[in-house]
Amino acid sequence: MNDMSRVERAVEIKQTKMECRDCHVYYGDTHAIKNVNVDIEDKTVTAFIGPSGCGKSTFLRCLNRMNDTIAGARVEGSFMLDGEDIYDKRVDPVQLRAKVGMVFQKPNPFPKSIYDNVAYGPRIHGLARNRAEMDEIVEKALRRGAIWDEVKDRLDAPGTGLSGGQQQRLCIARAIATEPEVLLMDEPCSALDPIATAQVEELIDELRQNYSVVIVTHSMQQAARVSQKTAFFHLGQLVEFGETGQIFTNPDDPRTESYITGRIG
Ligand SMILES: Nc1ncnc2c1ncn2[C@@H]1O[C@H](COP(=O)(O)OP(=O)(O)OP(=O)(O)O)[C@@H](O)[C@H]1O
Repeated sequence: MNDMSRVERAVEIKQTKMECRDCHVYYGDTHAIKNVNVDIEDKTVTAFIGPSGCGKSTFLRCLNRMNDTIAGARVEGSFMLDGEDIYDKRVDPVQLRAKVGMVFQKPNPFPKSIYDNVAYGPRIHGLARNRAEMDEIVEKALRRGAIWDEVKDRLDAPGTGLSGGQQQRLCIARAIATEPEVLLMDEPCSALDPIATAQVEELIDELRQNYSVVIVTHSMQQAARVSQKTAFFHLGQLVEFGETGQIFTNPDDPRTESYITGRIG
């Protein structure tokens, strides 16, 4: 192997960002996640796919402790972010959610100006010392959210006045304003039209350069388009996890094959 190919191979190896082991989730008597083990790589888009009710959203919510907010939900197992246990008693869930941000199915801008939507998190976490620094943070997040050009002349207008696709990109900008390391997206395009979906998918591909992105999607085409890794869930179990290309062309498990060929789900 020459030096160049050694360098190229080294570049291909991604670091593990989150390591999840022996994970179980219960809602009362419902055992929603059953012994899931998965590594989420840095600077990679990981898609969670599977039939309705298989546990995709439940498992996604484990990654930033959003299940803590659901009465009756119980999470077991080990969830490490850069080697640190996110369920440790000393971890403040609010701080954790700044590091592991989330974008929801329906765009949910706050009833505030476009500027204040993005400045909200940085203000809470004291990331700016003055207005000039906050302006910089807001502009950078809106640029990374691929919406700056559309809103730069109306930062004081309400975020709720934007189109659905713009609102979702604003919510992505809001999530990345606190400089998260991981971005969780729960069906982020399900309320968007095809054009807005294409814009958000393009944005997800760009975000991968800086963040680890985990996306729940019902659309296998979307998973194939945006992700490098795919996890197939079925009845609360992680049936198969691997390179997206392999999962869609040559899955190991017959249940994965049935799902991607449309026979279950
Ligand atoms: N808040 C809750 N209380 C009780 N049970 C719940 C709750 N949320 C989810 N469940 C149950 O947990 C299981 C997994 O649900 P989850 O929403 O994680 O699946 P999903 O794969 O994301 O589904 P969908 O694709 O339909 O959104 C289902 O049986 C569901 O009914």
